[in-house]
Amino acid sequence: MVSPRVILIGPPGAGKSTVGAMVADRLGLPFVDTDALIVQEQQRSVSDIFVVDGEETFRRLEADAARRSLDAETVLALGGGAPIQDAVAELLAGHRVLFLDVAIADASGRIGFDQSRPLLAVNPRATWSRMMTQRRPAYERLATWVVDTAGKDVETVVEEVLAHVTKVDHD
Ligand SMILES: Nc1ncnc2c1ncn2[C@@H]1O[C@H](COP(=O)(O)OP(=O)(O)O)[C@@H](O)[C@H]1O
Ligand SMILES: O=C(O)C1=C[C@@H](OP(=O)(O)O)[C@@H](O)[C@H](O)C1
Ligand SMILES: [Mg+2]
Repeated sequence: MVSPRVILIGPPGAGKSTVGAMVADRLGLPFVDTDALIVQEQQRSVSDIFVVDGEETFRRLEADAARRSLDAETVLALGGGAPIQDAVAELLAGHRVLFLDVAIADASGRIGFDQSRPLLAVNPRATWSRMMTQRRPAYERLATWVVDTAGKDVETVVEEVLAHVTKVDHD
């Protein structure tokens, strides 16, 4: 069965979109990011969907985007909340799922204060930390591998992900 070479999960600021694109490039595979897919198909931003239609609508679009992205050989990055939905979590069974871990000390510098992540628009650090406490058990349960990104630059994380993917390719 054809499936993504690796699926990246983790909280906002873990580096899923950035690292995923670079890993895909190095592997010569297409990169798919569920957020980017939604933005492209809906012709509006994630924030716009949250504000105008609400989170429930975004989650439905996200689950649908994830479902349609699982039967192609790509590198796939999910939005941070996607695997927290039971419907998406169930889809991940049997796939290579890599949890990019990060703590607030590193994440806060990465997520900044722009409005591109609607869930973090108010009190971003406190909100991120609360969300991560709730979500961590799901990320850990779903992951077949974890890469801790704390204190590592993007290139180092990319190399670690590539090393893992190459290893499991040969196992
Ligand atoms: N290991 C890292 N070190 C420093 N900055 C990073 C790292 N990983 C990602 N970033 C930066 O953090 C920001 C958020 O990364 P992004 O890939 O959008 O994360 P995610 O998709 O997990 O929310 C981007 O500006 C990115 O360049
Ligand atoms: O954690 C979340 O619930 C979300 C994370 C975002 O993606 P990133 O994790 O790529 O920032 C994006 O899907 C949306 O803003 C909701
Ligand atoms: Mg992202």
